Amino acid sequence: MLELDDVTVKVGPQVLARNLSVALAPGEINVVIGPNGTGKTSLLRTLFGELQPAAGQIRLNGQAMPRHHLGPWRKQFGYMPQDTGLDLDLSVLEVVLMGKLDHLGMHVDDATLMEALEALRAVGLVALADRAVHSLSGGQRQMVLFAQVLLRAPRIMLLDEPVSALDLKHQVLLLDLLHRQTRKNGWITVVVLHDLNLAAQYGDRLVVLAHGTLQAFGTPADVLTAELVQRLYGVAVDVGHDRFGDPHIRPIRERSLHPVSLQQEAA
Ligand SMILES: Nc1ncnc2c1ncn2[C@@H]1O[C@H](COP(=O)(O)OP(=O)(O)OP(=O)(O)O)[C@@H](O)[C@H]1O
Repeated sequence: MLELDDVTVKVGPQVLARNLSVALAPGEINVVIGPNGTGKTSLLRTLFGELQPAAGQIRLNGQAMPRHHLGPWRKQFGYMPQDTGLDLDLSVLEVVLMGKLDHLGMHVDDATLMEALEALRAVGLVALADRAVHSLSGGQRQMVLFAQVLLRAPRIMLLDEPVSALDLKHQVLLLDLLHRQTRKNGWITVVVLHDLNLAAQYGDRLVVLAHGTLQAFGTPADVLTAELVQRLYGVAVDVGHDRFGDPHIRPIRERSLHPVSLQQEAA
């Protein structure tokens, strides 16, 4: 279990997270949702040890996160941050291999090379292995970074908006793969998504944040009510259910009278 126990995170006077307490189980996908600027990235950075809790504790299987010498703690994580430009003068394969940087010496052994190519095959990019990464599209770069964290074979997977640049096919490919590997390897997976319908489909649990505080934690069916979405985002929605019983969110859009008045003017 990855546990946050009354965790508060501050940078200077700014409180990024306040009194967070949740326990995240292996083999499950936890989707973090909430409005912009509400502390989702800060939560991931805190779990990775990039931000230190000002109060409270983080524990993995009962072991507290150390305050210093975070190398061994971080080795257990695969972290795919938001918006890494990848303007690097490296090949796609080299970027994927960076996932194993802390294990590699001057020489890359054949087994690691095969694993890296397998990760690229899994995301459908093996044909681009030798291409310069800066020459890829935004979506392709996102898939390369996903292949990089797959290669790390972590115990805990942190992904910050991993599908923000992906088309529908690649969103499903990445999230299906994440789901399969989370189940198979018993990963504790924490993923930030803005799309509430993807969150409902792929989340075993939702971690709902607003203003750095936990608003709800539970299954999509329990958490995703019209009332919560309205309160969180200030948007009225209809909540239905898809064929598998997962909640389906549909915003009630503004119905403009504009085209009618244009017709009237034209008449
Ligand atoms: N290093 C920092 N120093 C000061 N304030 C910060 C720092 N990092 C984040 N913040 C502030 O903390 C708040 C939460 O930021 P965070 O990036 O965690 O939000 P988010 O929920 O991931 O947002 P988004 O959905 O827009 O990506 C924001 O108001 C942000 O400006």
